[in-house]
Amino acid sequence: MKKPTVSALHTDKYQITMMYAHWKNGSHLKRRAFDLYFRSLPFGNGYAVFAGLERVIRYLEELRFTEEDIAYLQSLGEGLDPAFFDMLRSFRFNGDVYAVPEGTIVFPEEPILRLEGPIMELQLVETALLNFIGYQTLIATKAARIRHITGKDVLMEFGTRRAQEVDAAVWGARAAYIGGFDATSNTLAGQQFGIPILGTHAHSWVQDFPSELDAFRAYASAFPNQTVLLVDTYDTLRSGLPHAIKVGLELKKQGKTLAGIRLDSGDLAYLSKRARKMLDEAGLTETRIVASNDLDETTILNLKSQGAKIDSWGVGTKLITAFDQPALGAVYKMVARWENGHWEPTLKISSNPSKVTTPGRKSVYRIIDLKTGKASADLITSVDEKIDESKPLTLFHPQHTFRRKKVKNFTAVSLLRPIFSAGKRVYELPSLTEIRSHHQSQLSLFWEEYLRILNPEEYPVDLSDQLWDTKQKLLKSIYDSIRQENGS
Ligand SMILES: Nc1ncnc2c1ncn2[C@@H]1O[C@H](COP(=O)(O)OP(=O)(O)OP(=O)(O)O)[C@@H](O)[C@H]1O
Ligand SMILES: O=P(O)(O)OC[C@H]1O[C@H](OP(=O)(O)OP(=O)(O)O)[C@H](O)[C@@H]1O
Ligand SMILES: O=C(O)c1cccnc1
Repeated sequence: MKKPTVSALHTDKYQITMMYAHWKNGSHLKRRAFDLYFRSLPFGNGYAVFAGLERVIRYLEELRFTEEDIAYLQSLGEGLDPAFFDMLRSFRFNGDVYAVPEGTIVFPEEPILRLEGPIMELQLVETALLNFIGYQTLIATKAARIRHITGKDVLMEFGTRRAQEVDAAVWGARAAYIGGFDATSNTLAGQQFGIPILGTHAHSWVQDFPSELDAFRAYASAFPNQTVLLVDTYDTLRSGLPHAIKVGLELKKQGKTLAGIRLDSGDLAYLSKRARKMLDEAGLTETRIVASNDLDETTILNLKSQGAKIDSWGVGTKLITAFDQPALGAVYKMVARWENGHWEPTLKISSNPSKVTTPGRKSVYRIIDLKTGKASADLITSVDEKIDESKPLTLFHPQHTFRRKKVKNFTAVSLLRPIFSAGKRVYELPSLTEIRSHHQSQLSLFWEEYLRILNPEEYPVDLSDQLWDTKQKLLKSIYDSIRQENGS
């Protein structure tokens, strides 16, 4: 048996404990529905970019317990019934999955995945799904913020050395590419996903030669058509740039172009302006300026406002570690139980009203104004509801219900697509290029006030009347029965 890329044991112990208890109880095959969503937007951004689905699909397709996994669980000596382990030997994912495609712009509270299937299976996968989607969505969103302020500049993901281990580096590079980066320095990500790989050279290259000029000449002779020289090893303006220009002119004599120089320390605005002037005065107008050094969207925006002459940005640590918000806080909540031949909505109450879950199996629609082509709101409905596009639609804020707006002349685009049906994949995986362009076309659906990186407007995500009523009725019936039990 082929070993799954991600082990079935990549889960929290309590999932396996619940699987066992359900199995003992005879309830492990009962059909349930769960929603996966997040409660608030990362980085103060106005939207998130969904990523992680490909990893989820591969995981669910390969999911099984190997003999080693079973031996490990048995070795815990918890006295579990041996027949449970026999059942695990034939364990497969048999559920239905609906998800938004990767690259889609998504908002808090809306289900980005809905799973339906035997409770035992849906419990097991919770942890891994949150793990994949939380991280990749964060990185894609951070990348989109950086892309938003860099226009057509070249963006290179440089974070592998600072990432939280291998998977984060590789899947993070992919997420950054979905969010709008052009390339990664990670060769494995290039091989695995076909992401363009780019890079320059390190300070050690320069240090390894008797002089900086020797180092630059040797590098240029190895890569005459793609030489980018790192100019800050000793002194950017007095040594690095003059040497790079000398080598650039030597390349020019051979009919070649010095592709670029890289600045990696000091005042990047000042140094890039000086570098541009020196390069231009030497006639090296086509030589691009690359910058790196602890960059993020804020630094880059500042550098741009100072008139920095930077064409290409290498961004590492702050992107790949989601430095300013290291967790998305996605959640996975049970929303319905199949009982007596029908789906019964269920919810979880919290003392924090915004954490009360919305019951039932749901669809998510993006309401697009046909006149402007822009998104007006997202509407969450019950799966059995139909939206009548020929009639005006009244939308209201689910918490501040007095906030209402009427939309006419719209189309309602369903966001969730069928991914698995009874454990079989029914979704054709798009190529990474298709995912990236899907993300770009998603951006064009939104007004700039939702896309700006500082204090964006809150995009409306509303509940249908039917769903809102179901939630209120269920809340009331739960409170009524608690009161009855307590005799109050
Ligand atoms: N003109 C500028 N305006 C705002 N921030 C800048 C400007 N120039 C550089 N920065 C940023 O300031 C920080 C400088 O960090 P730091 O002082 O640690 O680096 P350094 O001393 O220049 O280089 P090294 O990496 O060698 O330590 C980096 O995040 C860099 O991107
Ligand atoms: O700054 P980041 O956004 O993380 O980008 C990656 C950094 O990695 C390299 O630094 P290196 O490992 O040589 O260390 P340094 O910090 O001393 O430059 C490179 O020169 C960048 O500065
Ligand atoms: O290619 C580069 O310049 C590079 C790659 C990774 C990290 N820092 C720089």
